[in-house]
Amino acid sequence: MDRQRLIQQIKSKNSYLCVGLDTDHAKIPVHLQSRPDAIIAFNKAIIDATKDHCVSYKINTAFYEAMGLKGWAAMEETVHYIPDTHFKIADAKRGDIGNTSTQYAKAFFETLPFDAITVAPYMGSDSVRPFLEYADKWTIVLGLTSNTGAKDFELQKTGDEYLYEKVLRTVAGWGNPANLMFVVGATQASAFENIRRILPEHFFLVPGVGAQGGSLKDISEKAMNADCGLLVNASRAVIYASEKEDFAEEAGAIARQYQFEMGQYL
Ligand SMILES: O=C(O)c1cc(=O)[nH]c(=O)n1[C@@H]1O[C@H](COP(=O)(O)O)[C@@H](O)[C@H]1O
Repeated sequence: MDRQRLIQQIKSKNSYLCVGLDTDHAKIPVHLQSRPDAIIAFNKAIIDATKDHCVSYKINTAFYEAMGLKGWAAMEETVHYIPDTHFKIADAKRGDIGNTSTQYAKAFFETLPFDAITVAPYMGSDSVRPFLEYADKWTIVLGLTSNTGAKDFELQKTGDEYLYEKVLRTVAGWGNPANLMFVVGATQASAFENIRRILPEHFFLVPGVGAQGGSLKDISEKAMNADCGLLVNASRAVIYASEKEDFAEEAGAIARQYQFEMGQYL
């Protein structure tokens, strides 16, 4: 999906919500757990209930890889089930020497139909470039993450700037605002304005609202640009809104609430 189409989806839906499919067998409703197709049945119900309120889905591959072959199969079925109107993110946090990154890019962009993949920048330009070579696909590089460990490296000074600032400025030169996004954690409110100043045009993938306590209001008021420039992810707050038979209905209701609030900021 190209940038214009993504922006158009956001405008037509009045939403920049990305629903995170961090599907954990132990957390899905008990009545589904014994089914052999438990994960895919859960995901399909969540997608059906939330698709009118969001523009994107993020599949966190860890939750599927943890289940072995059947988890990978469920991931594959899930990504094919997501409507083409929605921006599909593989949250895989890959990045390795060039020829290995080329295989990761092939896995998620050719073998699987994802629009975007999350990538760690630590190994440098040759580890990121293979992802950027795909037309109409996106590389989402970790910028300032939502976790407390962000202070161990990202928030350390290197010269007169923070390491995350160096990452944003340097990586921005490897691609452009039509094929590169950055992860900015919703819990990092004090840095939003600075990050938007450094990168006025890029989209940010913003995880950390809901379960991690980040504020949708803060990120929206401080980091939105003329094209919106934000995809705000919520995983647990949406998909585990209820642990009963009404789980999909409740997930839809939470997604609708996010969409309503987002409509006020757009
Ligand atoms: O890359 C990510 O998506 C990510 C980066 C980050 O800094 N923090 C973060 O929470 N995430 C992911 O975003 C999702 C957040 O999930 P919830 O806290 O349940 O909404 C998880 O899939 C995390 O792996």
